[in-house]
This record gives sequence, C-alpha cells and structure tokens, in this order.
Amino acid sequence: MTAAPSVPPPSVLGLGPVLPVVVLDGLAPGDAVPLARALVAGGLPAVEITLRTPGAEEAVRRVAAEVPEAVVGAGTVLTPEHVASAVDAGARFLVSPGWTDRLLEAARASGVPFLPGVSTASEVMALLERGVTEMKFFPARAAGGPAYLAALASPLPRARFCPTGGVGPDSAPDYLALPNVACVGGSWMLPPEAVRTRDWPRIERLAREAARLGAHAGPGPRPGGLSAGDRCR
Ligand SMILES: O=C[C@H](O)COP(=O)(O)O
Ligand SMILES: CC(=O)C(=O)O
Repeated sequence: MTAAPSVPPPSVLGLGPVLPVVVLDGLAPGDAVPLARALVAGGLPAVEITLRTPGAEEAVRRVAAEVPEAVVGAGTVLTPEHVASAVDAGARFLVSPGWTDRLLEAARASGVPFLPGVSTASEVMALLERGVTEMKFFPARAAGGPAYLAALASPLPRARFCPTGGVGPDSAPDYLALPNVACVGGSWMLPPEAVRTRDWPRIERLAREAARLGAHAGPGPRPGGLSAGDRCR
C-alpha cells in the first residue's frame, strides 16, 4: 500500500510581496488590534508581530481573535517554547532571524509554516539538506543587500528568500526584482514614533505605499500562500 501524499504546508513566502514586521515597543497588546487594522486597510494583510516585547503573544492572540481579515504570525521565534506559545496564541506563521535543529523540529511538529533566517551560503545549504527551501535573508542590508542575494541565485537556485533587515522603499524594488526573492520584510511602514503615538492613519498611508511597491514587483517566485480565511492548523 502506498502512503497518501502529504500536503505541503501553505507558504510563508506566498503571504504577499511585503511582510510588515511589528515591534510593539511601549504599547499594550490591545494596541496591536488597530495597528493590524491599519496595515490591512493599507493593503498589507499579513502581519508579523515580533516576540521581543512583553505581551507580544497576547497581541498575537488579540489580532487573531479580533482582526479576522489579517493573517497574523509571530517573529523573533528563537526557541521551541516560543513556537508553543506563539501557536497557542493563534500565530498562523512563524519567523526567526536564524534557526537551530531544535527550532526546526518544533516548528515542523507544530504544523505551522516557519520561515528560518540565514545569511550565508553554508546556512542555506544546511537548510536545503533538511528539505527547507524558503528562508528569510537576515540582516539583509548588513549581510550584503540585493547584490549578495543575486550572487546566491546561480549556485543555490532552489532557495527562495524574504530579505529583511534594513529594507526600505528605496531597496525593496531591487530585491523584488531578483529571481530568488518572493517577498521583502521590514518595519519601514511602522516608524517607532508613529507606533508610539498610535498614529494609525499614518501607518495606513505608509502601508498603502509599501503595498504599491509590491504590486509593481515583477512576477518573481511567488508561491501560493495563506489567505485570511484559510486555516492551517
Ligand atoms: O530586526 C529587524 C526587523 O525585524 C526588521 O528590520 P527593519 O526594522 O530594519 O526593517
Ligand atoms: C529579525 C527577525 O528575523 C525576527 O525578529 O524574526
């Protein structure tokens, strides 16, 4: 008897060409709700909330429960314990600046799509060996920018990236034009001052501009991903 084919998990890289990265510095978890609504209204429905601030898991929980039109995920997932708490809060995807075998295993076991971070060819090769083809390139600007990623495309054509870290409206189009880049991540549409002062209209405006960058991106390797109505666990 042959085993039933396993269904691959939905792709984090298919969430959309621009992935906003939220750091809720100085905000209450409930503030994530209007913030996520502003991003969605601006055209960025996928929202990564980093687990860097107290109450970040609660923020994920609030957005998951109260903003069904968003696809909320957790960033700065560093340990299996983070995987468990983020998934329990309702995170629909998980992102990390790096990876370890323990983290990969925990993410796989959770069934929630996971985007591990890399910044060298050897890390890319180690992930490919483990069957992972979608990766975050972090910290993108400091690690070499679009020229570095372009140089990886020929020797490592199976790897697909979401560059994050120092990406902005000036560099996003250069990354999105690369054959091995599916999306870009960043916080440029969430200036710390606008977040701190809860300036949701400004965030919506910046999100709209960021979404426009994505809309003008070339075809790229953009796999099908999650949509707001999809369930992945
Ligand atoms: O630490 C990196 C952030 O997650 C995203 O980077 P950024 O603030 O440079 O856009
Ligand atoms: C920077 C990053 O990759 C993260 O916080 O998830």
